[in-house]
Amino acid sequence: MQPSGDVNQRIARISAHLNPPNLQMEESSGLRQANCRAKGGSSGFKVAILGAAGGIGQPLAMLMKMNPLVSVLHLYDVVNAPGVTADISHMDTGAVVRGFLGQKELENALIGMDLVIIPAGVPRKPGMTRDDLFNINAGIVKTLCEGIAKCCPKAIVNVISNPVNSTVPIAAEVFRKAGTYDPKRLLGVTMLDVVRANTFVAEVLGIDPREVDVPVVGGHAGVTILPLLSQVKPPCSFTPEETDYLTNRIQNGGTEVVEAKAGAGSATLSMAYAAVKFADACLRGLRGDAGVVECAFVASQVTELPFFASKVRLGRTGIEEIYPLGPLNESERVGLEKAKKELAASIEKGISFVKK
Ligand SMILES: NC(=O)c1ccc[n+]([C@@H]2O[C@H](COP(=O)([O-])OP(=O)(O)OC[C@H]3O[C@@H](n4cnc5c(N)ncnc54)[C@H](O)[C@@H]3O)[C@@H](O)[C@H]2O)c1
Ligand SMILES: O=C(O)C[C@H](O)C(=O)O
Repeated sequence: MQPSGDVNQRIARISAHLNPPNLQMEESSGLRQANCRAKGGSSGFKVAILGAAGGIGQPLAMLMKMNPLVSVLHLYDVVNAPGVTADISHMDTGAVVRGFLGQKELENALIGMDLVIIPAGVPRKPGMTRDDLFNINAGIVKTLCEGIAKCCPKAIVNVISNPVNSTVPIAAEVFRKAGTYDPKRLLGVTMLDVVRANTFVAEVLGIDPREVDVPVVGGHAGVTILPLLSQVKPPCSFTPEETDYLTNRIQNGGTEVVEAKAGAGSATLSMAYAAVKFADACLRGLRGDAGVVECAFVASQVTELPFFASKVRLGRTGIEEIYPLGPLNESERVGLEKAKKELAASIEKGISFVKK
């Protein structure tokens, strides 16, 4: 049966108001606003994902849409943001989802955000180092951070784009230039190293990975990834062979995935999981939860380097405390010296990219 004239008009009116990529309905339409679902509009947090249509961005967007702490989720990308937004917006969870496509919509994507997560940029292919991504990703991160400085300078920023050891210093320098830099609010995401370390250590110990906590310090590339196996919880000890195997596997976890994907990119699903675990910790900190502690690559005085990954306590203002490394054994002390040497160069490269 054909719809009656009235029904046709209603359908036409509804279609006119469903206007991807920004899937909001206008108040004047007489339709109930899509935003009404965001009961948390005042109580939840507003989160933007920049690079939301990518291999990490899509599962990350899905998982953030499932997070009850999120009331508004902005999905920004230079391609395919409308499609991902339409898809994710059908999930019957609380957060309102809005899509933003291309540079001209970056500012709208960022205004009012509490947390901005950045997985934008190219991933590795076999044979590449993370530093080989610098030439493309440095410029992407710089532009996105200029937008953050302008539109949501108080937001917590989680940088995922590689090379993290350089992109975090780039972000810091952009914010410093703009006069908005707050080191407590800028965090490089190294959570995947911790997630991997917990998994691999649990395999060796034959226990549930959820019971394991491995501090991973330093940075996020090769030898700069320094698992502190002497500080694993629950307390345990490893043979020298186990220590070598675990350190190697944790430091090369990213390469293991890049090689297995054989040219189709790097870790995306485990990274989205790790990014959500980390973003959730940031949001719980913002909410005022006590005792939220995770590892991250941050501005730091733990070593003589200006940035270093270590355990940080998250709170209402971002990073509220940075923990010292604690006692290291001999092989960790050697590892630390190697890590610092490479880190120093990567940090300097990021800073001078913005300064030049
Ligand atoms: N920190 C970590 O532990 C970790 C782990 C895995 C991957 N990564 C890094 O994350 C980045 C993304 O990886 P991926 O697998 O999702 O890559 P991908 O190519 O699948 O997705 C990247 C997305 O970024 C978008 N993009 C490119 N330029 C942009 C811009 N100027 N503004 C907004 N979006 C833009 C692309 O359109 C694409 O959708 C890579 O640099 C990768 O090395 C980091
Ligand atoms: O290895 C990569 O290039 C991606 C990421 O940094 C990872 O650790 O998986």
